[in-house]
Amino acid sequence: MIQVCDIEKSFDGTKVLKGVSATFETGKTNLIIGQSGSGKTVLMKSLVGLIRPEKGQILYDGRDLLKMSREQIQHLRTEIGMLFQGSALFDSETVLGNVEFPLMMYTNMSFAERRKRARFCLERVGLKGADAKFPSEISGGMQKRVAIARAIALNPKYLFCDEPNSGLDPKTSILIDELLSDITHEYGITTVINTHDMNSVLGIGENIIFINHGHREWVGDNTMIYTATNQALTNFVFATELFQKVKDYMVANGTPVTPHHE
Ligand SMILES: Nc1ncnc2c1ncn2[C@@H]1O[C@H](COP(=O)(O)OP(=O)(O)OP(=O)(O)O)[C@@H](O)[C@H]1O
Repeated sequence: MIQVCDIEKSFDGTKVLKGVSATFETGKTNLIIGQSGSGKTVLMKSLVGLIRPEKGQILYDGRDLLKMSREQIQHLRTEIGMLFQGSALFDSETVLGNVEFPLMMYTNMSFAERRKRARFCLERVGLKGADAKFPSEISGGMQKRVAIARAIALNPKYLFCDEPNSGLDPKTSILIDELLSDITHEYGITTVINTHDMNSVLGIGENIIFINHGHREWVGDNTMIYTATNQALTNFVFATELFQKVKDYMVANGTPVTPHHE
């Protein structure tokens, strides 16, 4: 579990995160959503230590990131997997080489052990047999799978995904969402996903954190969202006619109404 307590971050005197508190739960897909410029990326970067907030706490299972020594941060990094926008694979390395990379960097595994683990991860993401291919030889969806295999190679406790569906077609996006959701549950990972994709929000949003103008304005899951009364949230999520229709249908057909805080 990652707990963020009252964090604040400013740039050039402008407060971008204005006292954000949130809990990212273990074994769940935790989604950060919000309009462009609302502060999602700054929050995500704060979580992984790329940005240092001026105030607040970021607790990794009780360990305060902002009070960690260099060594402690280095250790924490071995517990974190990251999935960047655009996959960020090494073009000159094979698929297998890409997945082996973190194992080479952060473990003392032998060559044979690395191979075995990398092959296991590739098989887990449905890419058995693609070992020798280069990133340029495979589709965007497959590249994303390789990036997921690489992100889980070290068996992370925490997985951060920045816009995992960007550039993918809707069907492939759903498959990637399902894969992320499955590995989150299977390995009990605290997964944090920064997304604009409303299909993802409604499909895999187990713990949705809505950021609006630097405030955390709503928390809930994808069943609660249909009956949420926060106007900024509903304007954002159900902005299109299609999603408004989905909402109307779900409300008319009795979605579960569970307690939530706004
Ligand atoms: N390094 C920086 N220096 C100055 N301002 C920044 C910096 N990083 C972010 N900001 C500002 O902070 C605000 C929030 O940016 P952020 O990137 O978190 O938005 P976002 O919600 O992720 O948007 P998007 O969905 O478009 O990626 C924006 O006004 C942005 O200009």
